[in-house]
Order: sequence, then C-alpha cells, then structure tokens
Amino acid sequence: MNLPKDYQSKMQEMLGEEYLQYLDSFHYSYGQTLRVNQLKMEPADFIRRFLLSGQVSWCNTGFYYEGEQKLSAHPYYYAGVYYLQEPSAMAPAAFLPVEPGDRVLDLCAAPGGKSTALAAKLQGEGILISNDISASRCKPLLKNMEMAGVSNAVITCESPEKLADRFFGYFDKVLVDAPCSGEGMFRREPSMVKSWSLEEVNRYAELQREILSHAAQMVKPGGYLLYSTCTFAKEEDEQTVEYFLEQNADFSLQELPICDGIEEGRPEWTVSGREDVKNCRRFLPYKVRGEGHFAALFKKREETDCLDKVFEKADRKQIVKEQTISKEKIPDAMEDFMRDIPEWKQWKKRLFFIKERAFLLPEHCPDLRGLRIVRSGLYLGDCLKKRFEPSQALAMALHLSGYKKSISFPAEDIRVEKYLRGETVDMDDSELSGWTLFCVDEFPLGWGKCNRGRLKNKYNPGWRKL
Ligand SMILES: C[S@@+](CC[C@H](N)C(=O)[O-])C[C@H]1O[C@@H](n2cnc3c(N)ncnc32)[C@H](O)[C@@H]1O
Repeated sequence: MNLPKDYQSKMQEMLGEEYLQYLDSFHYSYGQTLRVNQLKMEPADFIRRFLLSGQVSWCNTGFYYEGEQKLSAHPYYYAGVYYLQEPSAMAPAAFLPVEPGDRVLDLCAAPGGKSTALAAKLQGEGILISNDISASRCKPLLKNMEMAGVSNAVITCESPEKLADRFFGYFDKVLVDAPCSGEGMFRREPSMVKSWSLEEVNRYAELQREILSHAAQMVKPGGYLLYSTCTFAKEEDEQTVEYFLEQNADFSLQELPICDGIEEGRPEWTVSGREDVKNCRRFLPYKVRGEGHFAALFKKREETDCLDKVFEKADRKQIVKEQTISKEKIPDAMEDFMRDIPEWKQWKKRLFFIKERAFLLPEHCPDLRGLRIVRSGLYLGDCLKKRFEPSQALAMALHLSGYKKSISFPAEDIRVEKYLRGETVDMDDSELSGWTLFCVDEFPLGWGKCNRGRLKNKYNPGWRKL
C-alpha cells in the first residue's frame, strides 16, 4: 500500500508507537460481514441458517460470516434479508437511539447502509427522510431501500440548507454520516488513497461543519444528532465536534457505548483540550474487527433559554404542514388487485398519485412540495388502462402472508435462481393464475403472472442476477 508521505507523517504523529500496528492491519481481514434486516427476519433465526463466526459487538444485528458462499449471490441477499456492511459502519445507526414512531432524518444517506438500518429500527412506524445531495448516488439509495422492504421513507435529493429551511425543529433523530477524507477505508478501498491530501482534509472539515450547522436546526428540543465519519483525521473528527459544540450551546455530547477495542475520543486532538470529547468513539482497525470510523452523539436541550430562538422556532415550525393525500377515485383494477392485501383498507387513507403512479405515503407525511423528491413513501404500482401493474417495491415490502396469492420455494430450488435471472418458471400447481408473489423460504423476491402451470417473470429487469 502506497500511502502519501504527508498522511504517513500525520498518522505517525497521532498514533505514536501504535503506528506500526496500524500499518500491520493492512495485512489482515475479517471476511464477509452483514447486518440482518429486522424488517424481514430476526437475528436469532438467521443464526440458525448461516455459518457465522461471531456477532459484531456494537450492533446486535451485525455478524461475521464464516461460510464459503458469496453472500452477494445468495437469494436472501436479493430478498433483502441482509445488507452487506462493514462492521464499524454499523455503529452510527446502532448508536442513534431510534424508536418506532420517530421522525428520523438521514442527511447524507447514499447508498443507504445506515438508512436501511434506521428503517429497520423504526419497524414501519414513524417516518424516515433519507437525503443525499448527489442525484447519481440517490439511485443505489433508492434500490437498497426498496430491496430492504422499507415502506415509510421519503427519499430526497436536496441541500442540507434547503431541508433546514423546511424542517426546522422537526426531527426526533438526525444522522449526519458525513462526506469525509475516507482514511478509515484505505484498507478496503485502496483507490481512495489517491484523492487524499492535507487540503482535502481541511476542505472536508469545513463542509462537515456547514452540514452539521444545518442538521442542528432540524433537531427538535430534546432530540438527538449523531455525527459520524470514516476517517481518522482529528480535523474532521474531534475538532469538528469541538467546533460544533462551540457554535451550538444548546447541544451536549452524550456518552456512547464502549466495548471490544473501541476507543474514546481524544481531548488532546482538539484545539482547546476539552474533556467531553471522550464521549465520542473511535474505531481503529488494529483494535476492532472493522475499519476506521468515528462517532459522536449530541443531544439538544429540552428548552432553549434564548427567547429569540424560541420565537423564531415557533414561527418556523408552523411551516411544516402535512402532505395532502390524493382525492381522486381509485381505479377499479387497482382496487381489485389491492383487495388481496390485508392492510389495503388502512392504506387507502394515505394514497398519493403522480400521474398513473400510485404511492403509499408514510403516516403524517410532511408537505413535500418544492423539494427534489426521489421517492415519496412506498411505490405501489402503475394504474394503466384497465389494469394495475404492481411494483417491485411493493413485493419487497410485503410478507408471504401479505398477499393472498403467494408461492414459496426453498433457497436451493433451481427455480429461485431461474426467477432471479428473469426466466419463466414452471410451477407445481397448475391452478394458480394471475399475479403471484414469488418468494424464497417465504421472503418475497418479486412478482410473476401465472398461467397454466407457468410463471411469467415480472422481476425488475434492472435487478436481475447476471
Ligand atoms: C459517507 S457517505 C454516506 C454513506 C451512507 N450514510 C451509507 O451508510 O451508505 C457521504 C454522503 O454524503 C453525500 N454528501 C456530500 N456532500 C453533501 C452535502 N452537502 N449534503 C448532503 N449530502 C452530501 C455524498 O454524496 C455521500 O453519499
């Protein structure tokens, strides 16, 4: 590994005698790792089906995999049963105390590693706004959220500034998994080394401070803000935290869990030497089974004592209205299809149409007009002339029992592989007809249309296994 000279000197100065251990860590790995998606399966059930070498100690749904299979090729991966994630990257979502029913914002969300974890913690209750400023990165974000079966998220492609204007004091929990110089990923993605420079570190530190200042405005009194990076740079870690606390007296640092090699933040790496940064957590790859990461949890004071701010907040809070739902008549073909979904009656109260496309909004969805929206809630399908085409996203958000006509095959059945490749599949039951939910071990993979013992494949062509 060719590390830049400036980087080497900086790390040597920061790590002292431990620098050699850090260099050594480039020679070992811990294999494939995954996080079980609790929207689909409980970790206890997963453990019984896969050969695992241990649990990620800071994330109760994270595991080290010991078996031979390529996890990205297994049908459960396509069913969204797990998400492949580096262990240290599991910490931010695990550390943010999200409860079902919360309003949650993931401000720098793409490609969705943390958003899918936050959605699982919400268990379908409340709302998750997953945002990323990059339109191209919002595409994999959307796919990952759909694959995970998330039904209560809105995906936006906005600047933090614009969101802060709209959502002042709105969120219970906010995650800022910030763009950073990525030093903690050099082992896994050596290509990242090329773009590293001291100037870049400083540029990122500035950007992080700006993003955090907007994020802070969106946290409600008593709410939480989690800041994380995948870099070791003190300018982007302790010093960004220090700067934030100096600028935002209504926030304080909360102590994060410490276990299995995780380290405290370092007061000596701040400018002022402030002790409370010990509450932050550092993940060093020669001390934990994971990559380099940093996390800090802030809590906003319940009531701010600055009267100006109280008035300003009261004024601006009224702006967050609820999205009005569509009033148009539901087409008969859609009614006919949706009747086979037990929740349909409740869903009707939250329908939203954009031309022929039908969406299910999260409960109490805020007004989204004027924002760049990638996805508003769960995309249900298309109301075409006299027919309804259900979406891939709908299939992924259902359970086997969530649709009357479902068919399930074991993971080893060759028909599962055929289905994922987009082929027509022979059925055992020639009586089945029409739209059918195709599942692997009871986990939906997508739709098909049955006719005389054959299933015409309706799997999203862009998701096919190659
Ligand atoms: C570390 S990555 C996020 C990874 C993501 N949280 C995950 O777990 O999959 C940082 C993201 O911040 C986005 N970003 C960069 N500048 C931003 C800004 N000003 N506002 C919002 N997002 C930004 C980048 O496009 C990038 O996707």
